[in-house]
Amino acid sequence: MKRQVKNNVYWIGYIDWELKHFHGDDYSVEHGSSQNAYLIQEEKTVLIDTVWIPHRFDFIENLEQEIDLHSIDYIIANHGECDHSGALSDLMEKIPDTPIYCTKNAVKSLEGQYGKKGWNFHVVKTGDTLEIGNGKKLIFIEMPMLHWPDSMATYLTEDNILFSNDAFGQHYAIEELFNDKADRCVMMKEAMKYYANILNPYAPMLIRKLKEIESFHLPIDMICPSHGAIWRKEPSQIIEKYAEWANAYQEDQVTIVYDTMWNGTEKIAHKIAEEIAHQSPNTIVKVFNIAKTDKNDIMTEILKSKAIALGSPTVGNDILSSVAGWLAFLKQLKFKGKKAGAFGTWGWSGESVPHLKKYLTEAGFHVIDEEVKVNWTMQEDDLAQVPAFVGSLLK
Ligand SMILES: Cc1cc2nc3c(=O)[nH]c(=O)nc-3n(C[C@H](O)[C@H](O)[C@H](O)COP(=O)(O)O)c2cc1C
Repeated sequence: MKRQVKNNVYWIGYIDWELKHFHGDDYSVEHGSSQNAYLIQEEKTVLIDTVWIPHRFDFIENLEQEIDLHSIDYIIANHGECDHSGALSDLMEKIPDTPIYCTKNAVKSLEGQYGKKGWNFHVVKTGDTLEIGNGKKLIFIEMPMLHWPDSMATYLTEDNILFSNDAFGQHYAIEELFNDKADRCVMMKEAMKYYANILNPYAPMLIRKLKEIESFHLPIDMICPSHGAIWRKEPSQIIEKYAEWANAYQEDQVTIVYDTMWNGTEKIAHKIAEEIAHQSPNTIVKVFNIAKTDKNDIMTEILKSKAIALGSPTVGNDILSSVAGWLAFLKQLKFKGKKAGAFGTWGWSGESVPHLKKYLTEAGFHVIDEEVKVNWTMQEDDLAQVPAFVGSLLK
């Protein structure tokens, strides 16, 4: 069933309470999610986005209960990814001539996924408009790399709604739809997790885009993202948060991340945590074993951190593969302005700490010279390395 968002704008998506993983298994979902599509019924009828492929038949059935599909004048595809375009193929079989408004790159991503089916694409650029009657129009805003080259947002005049697609979204199931009805803690945690894990690599583009949108002087009364809660109350709050997060965000937090085989590296991790609490009692310290903690949740903590300490034992003249995999993800996320230090154990050759330093430097961290390097397991003598290591991390 469609649900009113504002005046003649309706939500017509899918709320997925059971979703546990997204992007395959690459993004963990703790509080469900939704795929938000929107229907605008002015003199013209407009459909903005659809839903993920598994829900396409439910979506089309719902839509048919609300409107005659042939009454859809325009389809807006803000983003080609299959969680928003998943119902397009089946929908277009029923209404093959309906114009689809999207970016040039979305034509490529849609045809790349669904094949060249001769859909009636209308390519739009930033500033292009589409009259929809009753004195209202849509204004298109390209959002390249937020988070695909094909992404765009659509603004509805008079109602002053920004349909932002993935930007400002959260994987968060909320039956009541709106942010003023949400569990604020969960919603903001999920918004930050989405930003840290999906959008942070594109922070410079995001900062430029936020400034550009500001320069348009469009009043924004509501932001309707494609996942999670609609920002009805004070929508500027999430724009302000994005501006903060994208500007090398940090809190007074140090995050310690490690993996271990026989607990030697774990002992070092906890000694470092104790020393941080001793040297800087107000600093928040969090300790995570990579093998036991969700990687997306750790990355949200990394976004909040001013410094990180990363530990691994030496294995096969290198680091544990779990730590190597985690580092590959860390590098992708392109965090800025954060310090890092390396620690670890060794038996006979001891490469883990120098290798960790090299990998952390490649991931864009300011790596401190000090280290905590322990042969086999921590002895009384080894403790002497910890204060200087922590002092340098906190400096
Ligand atoms: C499979 C395996 C491979 C290892 N390879 C190396 C190595 O190449 N060089 C080295 O110095 N130590 C090596 N070690 C020794 C570990 O670094 C050492 O046992 C260390 O104390 C383990 O730390 P942990 O207690 O944090 O797991 C290896 C140990 C294991 C079990």
